[in-house]
Amino acid sequence: MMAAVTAEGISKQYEDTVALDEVSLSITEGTVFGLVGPNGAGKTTLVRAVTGTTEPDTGSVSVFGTTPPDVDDEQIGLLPQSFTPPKRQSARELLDYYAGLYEDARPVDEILGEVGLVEAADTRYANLSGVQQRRACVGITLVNDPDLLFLDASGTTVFLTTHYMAEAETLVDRVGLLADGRLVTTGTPTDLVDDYGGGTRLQIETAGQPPTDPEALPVAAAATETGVVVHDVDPTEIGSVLGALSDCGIEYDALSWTEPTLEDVYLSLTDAETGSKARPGPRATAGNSVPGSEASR
Ligand SMILES: Nc1ncnc2c1ncn2[C@@H]1O[C@H](COP(=O)(O)OP(=O)(O)OP(=O)(O)O)[C@@H](O)[C@H]1O
Repeated sequence: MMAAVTAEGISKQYEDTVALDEVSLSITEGTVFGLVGPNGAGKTTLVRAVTGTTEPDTGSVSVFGTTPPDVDDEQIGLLPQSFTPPKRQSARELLDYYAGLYEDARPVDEILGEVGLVEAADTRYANLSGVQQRRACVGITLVNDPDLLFLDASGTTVFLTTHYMAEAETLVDRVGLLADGRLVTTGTPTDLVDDYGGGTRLQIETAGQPPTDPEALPVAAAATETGVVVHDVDPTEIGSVLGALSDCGIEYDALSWTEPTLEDVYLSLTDAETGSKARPGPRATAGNSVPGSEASR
């Protein structure tokens, strides 16, 4: 399959700030690529470089084999983070307006159906719910039937930027982790979690004072502020771990068992490779946005 986007060694500096540091990536046509990194990691700068609204200092970008400023507008859809359409217009009027900007736009009714706004088509944007407003915005990006969409769609290559790790983990085929302008790694979320996520964690809050010398315990435990954490415990072994701790006089108040996530991957790779303590953004919460709406600007 052809690459929709190829970047080779792109760097961008603003005075003393290195926004992008030798970023190389390739996004296969028809896939969903998630770019994840905390605020200031360089996501917007990378999207701007790929969409041709900023020129990298070094390196090259190709979108469908063409240098970004020369890519046909009809091939790209972009939903900026800060985009707010006129609030007095209905979803249908908005789509009609944007469709009118293209010679070969898609039928508006078809798009209203795809984004689930058939019943609310004639409601003013201001009176739509938050989710419906984001759907209307996504609909606007679809009017020109783009081949590369900077957000979210099906049958199209999607470049989604987000600081929500959980969102990336569930939505994308491949993810790139960006920290301090460096693309730390790319891969499928599953492979990355397998390779770098570390094992499972059994987090135990002790009823009394946490043990002062966890290394002396009969299980491989590390101290936390409120107790101990034991890595690589199979769910079937939790009882025996608790039993061994109890034999040493350590009773638990609360416990949680978790599997590694993309967030663990991010922390382990950014700590290991850049020494950065950059933390990923908060996990996805129910808000007024569609999944993946932390869009590129
Ligand atoms: N026009 C500019 N002038 C100076 N510095 C800039 C400019 N644009 C970006 N930067 C800096 O470059 C770095 C990367 O910024 P960028 O906006 O690409 O990050 P981001 O990952 O998109 O962050 P956010 O999630 O907050 O949007 C930051 O340190 C930012 O302050």
